[in-house]
Amino acid sequence: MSTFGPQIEVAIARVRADVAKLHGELVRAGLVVWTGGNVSGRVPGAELFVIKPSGVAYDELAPENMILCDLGGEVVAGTPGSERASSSDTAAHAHVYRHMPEVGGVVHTHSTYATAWAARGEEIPCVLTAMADEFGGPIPVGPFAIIGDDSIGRGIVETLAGHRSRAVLMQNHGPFTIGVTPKDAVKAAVMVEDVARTVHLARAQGEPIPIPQASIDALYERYQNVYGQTGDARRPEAGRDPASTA
Ligand SMILES: O=C(CO)[C@@H](O)[C@@H](O)COP(=O)(O)O
Repeated sequence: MSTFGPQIEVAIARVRADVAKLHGELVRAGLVVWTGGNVSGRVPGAELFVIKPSGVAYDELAPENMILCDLGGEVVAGTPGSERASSSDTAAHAHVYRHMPEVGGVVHTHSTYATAWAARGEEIPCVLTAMADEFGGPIPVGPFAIIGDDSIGRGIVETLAGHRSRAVLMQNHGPFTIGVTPKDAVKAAVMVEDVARTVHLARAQGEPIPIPQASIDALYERYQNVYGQTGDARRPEAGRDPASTA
């Protein structure tokens, strides 16, 4: 029997499939070891999101064992996958969805270089055009926060609200990224690791050259509005189907 209306059930099924598949991208991009990372996706048109079960191997993840949660972070009882414990970061993801309505996907990893910056509690300075494009400036550091409740979520929201960056380095923990879709948040997770690595290597050889703010602004503006194709999810004129998670 359907718990929700038919349209919402279709949306849930899409998000389950997307979120299960996107964990494979974390592995493919070398962002995770063992089970150390998670992806979630908001269900368009509902106060719900989908996240993975805690500590389950990535190659066992499938749409039917993804876990449906409400925006309070509670597992929706009786839905597929609900017999297992959801990700340790469920409360953090839920907090982001509650407080950032524009966010459709959240990702967390312990990717090596980004986490090394987080361990030092140092923001990544904007010294690459790719950073200006994707993040519009430096990658900020969020507070140290205990895993399990909404402390991490509060740190993410406090740090990213009003910031161009879609990535935050939670101190002593690792990167959390947000996106308009789960795929967009995964892209940010891939990109933050890439720039963390490059800036680390640059600094090992000397002092990187800062990019003037006016150039950062111009690069960011172009990347948001001109780069890629008109239908891309992040392009303002994309006119995205609100039911789409792609
Ligand atoms: O950082 C932590 C826990 O230390 C988690 O984000 C990571 O291990 C992934 O946990 P889950 O398998 O999503 O519960």
